[in-house]
Amino acid sequence: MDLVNHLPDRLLFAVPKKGRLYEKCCDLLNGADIKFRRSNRLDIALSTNLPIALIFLPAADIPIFVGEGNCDLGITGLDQIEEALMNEHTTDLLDLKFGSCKLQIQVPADGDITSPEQLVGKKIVSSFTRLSTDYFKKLEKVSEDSELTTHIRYVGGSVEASCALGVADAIVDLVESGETMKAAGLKPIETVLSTSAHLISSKETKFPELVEVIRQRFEGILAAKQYVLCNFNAPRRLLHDLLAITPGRRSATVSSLEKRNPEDEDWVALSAMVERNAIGDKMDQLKKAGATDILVLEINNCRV
Ligand SMILES: Nc1ncnc2c1ncn2[C@@H]1O[C@H](COP(=O)(O)OP(=O)(O)OP(=O)(O)O)[C@@H](O)[C@H]1O
Ligand SMILES: O=P(O)(O)OC[C@H]1O[C@H](OP(=O)(O)OP(=O)(O)O)[C@H](O)[C@@H]1O
Ligand SMILES: [Mg+2]
Repeated sequence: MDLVNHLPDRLLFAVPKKGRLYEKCCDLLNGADIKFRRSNRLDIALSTNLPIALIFLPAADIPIFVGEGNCDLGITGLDQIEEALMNEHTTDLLDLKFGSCKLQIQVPADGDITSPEQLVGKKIVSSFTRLSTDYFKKLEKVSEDSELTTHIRYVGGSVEASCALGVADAIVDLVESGETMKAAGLKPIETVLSTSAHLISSKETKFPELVEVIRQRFEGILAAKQYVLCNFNAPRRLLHDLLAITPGRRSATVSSLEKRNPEDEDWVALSAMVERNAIGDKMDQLKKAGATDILVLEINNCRV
């Protein structure tokens, strides 16, 4: 069935069908209020509130479908986008900041190989044969023995077993916690790529406005996670110093506080978005500079 012709009025949004990115993608769709019901393992789900059809696909196939214009939008790892050689055919809309890991060259921890140069001419196993080939082609060019060819072989999963099986001298695979690598008796000697999940779009999409709405919704969810809202009161004369501590994302909101008595000093209330990981320091600095009634509030969602 040709989905582009069958669902002409719907934006086709490719989402990983399972695996490491699946749950986080569902959370993101949920947070962006893209409602859908996926019946028992069905690979297409129509959104019930937006003209979107979600297409559940293997993460590795998503850059190809989006790059060739069969889907309008997709979420997958940067590693898959680069491996599929599709970054020229897709627009990278947003780093979604989950699914973070590194594509690393790994060798037996107890062996004598300590640098990638020693692997030129040897056997490498990976699910990322294109990225591995590109990497070793560059090394071969500068290698002392320019006749040497590195042998790169594809396996679809459980790549770490290849060294123990004697199939490979090294592997190129993803590492997050490092547990799988350690359990297989391997150690990293080089990072080929640092990756995370990205939102990509087709350059030929018929729905550029809806693509932008979805991008903005996702961006809002990421900002809501990254920031908290900091509210506090202070005498107006301290405003300049306090704004230097919490300038806000664009600018802080400043409002006047009602005076109880006409002779009271002018007071203001400030409200500013502050990076979540800096909030402890910022509260200390505000307190020291004379702010009071400092409140920190969670942001559930936002458009920035
Ligand atoms: N351990 C990990 N930690 C974080 N992100 C990861 C990890 N492994 C993979 N990813 C990211 O998720 C993407 C999809 O990997 P995933 O393992 O879900 O797919 P797969 O290997 O094709 O499927 P499966 O492992 O279910 O057979 C990767 O391309 C990478 O961007
Ligand atoms: O550093 P860690 O936290 O241990 O994660 C790394 C592992 O995660 C992925 O495997 P996955 O579980 O997807 O299995 P697969 O090899 O079959 O794809 C990746 O291929 C590594 O094997
Ligand atoms: Mg995997």
